[in-house]
Parts: sequence; structure tokens; C-alpha cells
Amino acid sequence: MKNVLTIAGSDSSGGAGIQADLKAFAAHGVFGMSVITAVTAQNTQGVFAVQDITPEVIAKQIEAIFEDIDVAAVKIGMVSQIETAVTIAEGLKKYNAKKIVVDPVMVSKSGFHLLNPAAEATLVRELLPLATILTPNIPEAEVITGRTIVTLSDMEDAARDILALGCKNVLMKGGHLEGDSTDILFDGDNFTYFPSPRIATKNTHGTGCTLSSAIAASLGRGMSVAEAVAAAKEYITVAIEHALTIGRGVGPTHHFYSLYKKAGMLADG
Ligand SMILES: Nc1ncnc2c1ncn2[C@@H]1O[C@H](COP(=O)(O)OP(=O)(O)O)[C@@H](O)[C@H]1O
Ligand SMILES: Cc1ncc(COP(=O)(O)OP(=O)(O)O)c(N)n1
Repeated sequence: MKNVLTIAGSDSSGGAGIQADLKAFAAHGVFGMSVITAVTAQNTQGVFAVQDITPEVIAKQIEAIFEDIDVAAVKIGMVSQIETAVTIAEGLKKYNAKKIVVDPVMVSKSGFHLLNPAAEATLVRELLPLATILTPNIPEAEVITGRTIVTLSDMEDAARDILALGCKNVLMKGGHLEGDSTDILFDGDNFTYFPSPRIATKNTHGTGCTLSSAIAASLGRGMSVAEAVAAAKEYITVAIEHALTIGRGVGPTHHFYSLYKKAGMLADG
């Protein structure tokens, strides 16, 4: 079994962050490991408090894993502070980590700043160049490029700008646009479109975390970037189609629908 690491924040409600990442890893048949960057008090209705983990403890978690275990791929999510981004970059360079998926998490769907705005430039400078693939949503791509993005053509232009900053591939996620939810992969030469009809649901908590972890899991299992994105897009689409009405707000994606169905574990068969 391949070992895949998530470096991200904890979501107490289990829909996003570390918890979503580990569920996605389990559903993809890889062994999940975690470096926790921050602990959030969060549920389906919002984020209510954050405790950042110190750079020393983040560095120790990275050291504990890489000194002992082979890491096939890494996903980076909530980074929160300047020192956090610098510490992660130092650790991943020290251990020559490969197959790195960077989800440049900035603001939760509920509007909470999970990344200190003062740390945006550091994230771009320190972590983006390490990325095998960067997976920004539209608002994140707008912050990174300074562009306004409303069309698929705007997404392509932003992808070109982002790749020029040093990552090897960029997946522009279309969840925040009107109409179909089309994601666009740019590898420096070609644009590949991954369209899906927009699913009518309010339950989209953790969609970005789920997608980036699914990509990391498949990269860790040896797929190419394009294959991993295609597989992850199928996975997130099923996870949103069967998203769970948990809590009073925006419910989480369903990581195990296909597995449970195969095993006859669903109430509706
Ligand atoms: N309502 C929806 N229907 C279908 N796919 C969606 C929907 N919302 C998001 N997605 C997909 O979920 C993934 C995460 O997208 P997005 O919501 O843009 O990211 P984030 O969670 O980081 O804001 C993308 O693959 C996107 O296309
Ligand atoms: C701890 C933590 N990390 C990341 C997020 C953002 O998750 P995302 O997949 O972008 O989904 P939303 O929360 O925006 O629905 C988070 N909320 N918490």
C-alpha cells in the first residue's frame, strides 16, 4: 500500500480539512498520514475559532513522518500563517518530497479567512513552486493573479499566469462559476476540460479538500497528473451527488458512496 500525507487544518465537523483528506485517502486505498497545521472549531454553519499549531510542532510532525516512512505523495491544504508556509516548504525541500498537490485554501465557503491575508504572498512564493499541481478555486485564482474570472477563457488566462509562477500543472476549479462545474487542467502546453453538470445541492462543504486529496491519492498510486485529475473529478462528482444532509448548514461530501453501494451497505441498496 502507498502512504500519502496531508498537511492541513483540522475541521471538527469532519467535512473538510484533515478529516476529509483522510477519508478520501481511505476511499482510494492509500494509507493516510497527517501533519496538522491548525485546529478549527467548525461545523456546517461556520468557523468559530482557530488555534494555529506552532512552527516547531509542524516541523516535528514532518520530521517524524519523513524520517520513518516512505511518502508517495503529499497534499497541502490550510496553511494559515506566514511561518506555517515557510516551515512546510523547508520540511518538504529537506526531505525532497515528490508529487505535491497544493490546494491554496484561503477563505471557507462560510466566509472565514483560513489563510491570514498577510500570508497569501508567502504561500505563493514558498509553496506554489513545489507543486506538481496547484488546485485553486476561482476566488483563490483571482487573488493569485489579480484577474477577474467569469468565463472559461478567463480561467485559461489565469491558469497561464499561475503556471508562470512556477508550479508544474494547475487545475482551475469551476465550482464557483455559473452553469456547468467545469474544471480546467493546464500543463504548460495543453488545456484539458473536465466538465460536469452542476449538481443542485447545498451540501458542498469540503469539496475542494476532497478533490485535492483524491488527486494526491491517485498520484501516490502511480497515475499521471491527467489520469489522477480525471479520476478525482469522477470521485468528487459522486461524492457531491450523494452529499450528506448533516447539521443545519452546508453538509459534507460522501466519500464512501460507491464502496458502500458495492458492499450493499446503503439503506436504499
Ligand atoms: N454544485 C456542484 N456540482 C458539481 N460539481 C461541483 C459543484 N460544486 C463544486 N463542484 C466541483 O467540486 C470541486 C471543488 O470545486 P470548488 O467548489 O470550486 O472548490 P472549493 O471547495 O475549493 O471552493 C470541483 O471539481 C468542482 O467542479
Ligand atoms: C480546516 C479546513 N481546511 C480547509 C477548509 C476549506 O475547505 P473546502 O474544501 O474549500 O470547503 P469549504 O469549507 O469552503 O466548504 C475548511 N473549511 N477547513
